[in-house]
Amino acid sequence: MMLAIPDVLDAAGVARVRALIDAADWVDGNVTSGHQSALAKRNHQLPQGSAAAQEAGAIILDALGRSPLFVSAALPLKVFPPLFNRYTGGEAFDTHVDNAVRILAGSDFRVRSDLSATLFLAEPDSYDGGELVVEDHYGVQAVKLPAGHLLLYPASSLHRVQPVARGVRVASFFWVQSMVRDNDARRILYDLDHSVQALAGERGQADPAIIRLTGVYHNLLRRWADC
Ligand SMILES: O=C(O)CCC(=O)C(=O)O
Ligand SMILES: [Fe+2]
Repeated sequence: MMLAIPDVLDAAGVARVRALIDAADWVDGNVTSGHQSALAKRNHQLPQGSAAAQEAGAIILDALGRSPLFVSAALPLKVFPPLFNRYTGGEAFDTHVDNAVRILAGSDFRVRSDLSATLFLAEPDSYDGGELVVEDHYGVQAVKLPAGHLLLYPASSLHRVQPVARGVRVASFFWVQSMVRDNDARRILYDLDHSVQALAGERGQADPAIIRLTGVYHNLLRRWADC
């Protein structure tokens, strides 16, 4: 499932993150690449574990936890500490697939990448190009979102970032291991949750049918979740 989640960070949150990361030292993006994607990647990143990345990453993790849409769509079990990238002067990231398992250097923390995420941190009109192009079963989609918005997409999909011809594209990116590994099952739960919440808005949470449907949601989650 591919989903744009608006306003994960508000304008003040984007400004706080940008102030932290803009002042830090950036390095060649290939520090975190697998063998195949190293050939495809031309960008810059904050070093993983740098003070700026950790501080800005904590702001993002906190915001994700407060986003009902993110929680409902991703059903997160583990989130890889957010990384930060920047593309300018024609830099791009050609078609690649993300590594299935990400291991945090110097620790035993590992995340199976069920979902990939990009949190846009620059306004779309401040740069040309830089679309995130994702290929899934339903075709190819090119996405460029306002600062503070997040794109969640299956980590199994082929994707690329178009060359940035003007300005600077700044983003945070990370991977999510979901409690529900199967994309289709996760999609069913998301649709059900969404529909039940909409109905509950009309009928109230105490409506007997809403209570039973909420039970159905949790019983499916109990069936499918690995925690
Ligand atoms: O910059 C992005 O939006 C995506 C980055 C990416 O695909 C990656 O680092 O694997
Ligand atoms: Fe990627």
